Amino acid sequence: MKSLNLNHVSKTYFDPYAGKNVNALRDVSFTLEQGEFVAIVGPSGCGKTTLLNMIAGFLPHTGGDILLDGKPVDGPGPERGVVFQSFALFPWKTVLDNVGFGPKMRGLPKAECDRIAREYLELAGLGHAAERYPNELSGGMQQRVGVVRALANNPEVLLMDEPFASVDAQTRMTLQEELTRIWQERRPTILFITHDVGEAVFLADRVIVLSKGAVLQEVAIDLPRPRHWDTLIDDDAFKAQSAQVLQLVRSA
Ligand SMILES: Nc1ncnc2c1ncn2[C@@H]1O[C@H](COP(=O)(O)OP(=O)(O)OP(=O)(O)O)[C@@H](O)[C@H]1O
Repeated sequence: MKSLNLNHVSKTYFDPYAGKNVNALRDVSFTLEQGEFVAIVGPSGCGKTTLLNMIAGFLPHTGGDILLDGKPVDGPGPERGVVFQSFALFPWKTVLDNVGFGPKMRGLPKAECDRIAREYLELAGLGHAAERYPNELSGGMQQRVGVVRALANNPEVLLMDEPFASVDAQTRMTLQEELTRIWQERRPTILFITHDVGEAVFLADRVIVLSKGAVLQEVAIDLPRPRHWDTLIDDDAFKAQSAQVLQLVRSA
C-alpha cells in the first residue's frame, strides 16, 4: 500500500426511532501513508467505529471518497485486516490453525500456512500455545491470537477497533508494548481506534481527534521508540502530549 486517502467523507444514517437522518460523519479528510501508525480518539458517539467500518468496506459512505492506492473502496478486501474488541476465534480450531486460516484461504499449502502461523505466533510470544484451543487461553492471549491472525494475512493496512478494551489494565499495557514492537519489526500500516488517550499517545505517530463526526485536530506524537510503559509513564514529554490530546477530547 502506498496510501489510504479519505477526502471529504461523510455518513448519514436514518434513525428510525427519531424518524430523521443523523450525520455520523461530516467532511472527514486525512491520509495514511505506508507504514504509519495512526490512532483515532474521540468521545463516545463521535463516529470512530462508523469511520473504521467504512474504511473496512463493511458500511457504505454517503459522501466523499475513500481511496486505497487511488482506487475507491467499495467493499471488504484482504488488503485490509480488521481486529475488533470482540474478536471471534474459531473455537474448534487450534491456535495454529486459527492463525493459519487466512493463508489457507489464499490457497497456500498446509505446510506453508503452518510456517507462517508459527512465525507470527513466535513474534507474539505464543509459540508454546500453538496446539491449544482458544478456550484454553486467557483473554489476553486470545486477544494476541486475534492480532497475529490478522497480521498473518499480510494486510496492507490493519484496522483495529478498540482491540484491547476488554482486557485488564496490566495485560493491556503488555499488549500495547507488544504491538509497538511488532509494528517496528514489520512496519504494517495501522489505523487504531480507541477512546483511551494514553493508549493513543503511547502507540501512534499521529493522533487524529474526532469531534461530533468531524476531525477536530491532528497531533503529531514525537516520542522516541521503542516505547515502554516503565519509562514513559513518568516521562514529561509523554505527559505533556497526553494532556494536550486529553484537552482536545474533553473540548470535543
Ligand atoms: N446503525 C445506525 N443507525 C443509526 N445511527 C447510528 C448507527 N450506528 C451509529 N449511529 C450513530 O452514529 C453516531 C456515531 O456512532 P459510532 O458508533 O460510530 O461512534 P463511536 O465514536 O464509535 O462511539 P463509541 O466510542 O461509543 O463506540 C452516533 O450518533 C450513533 O448513535
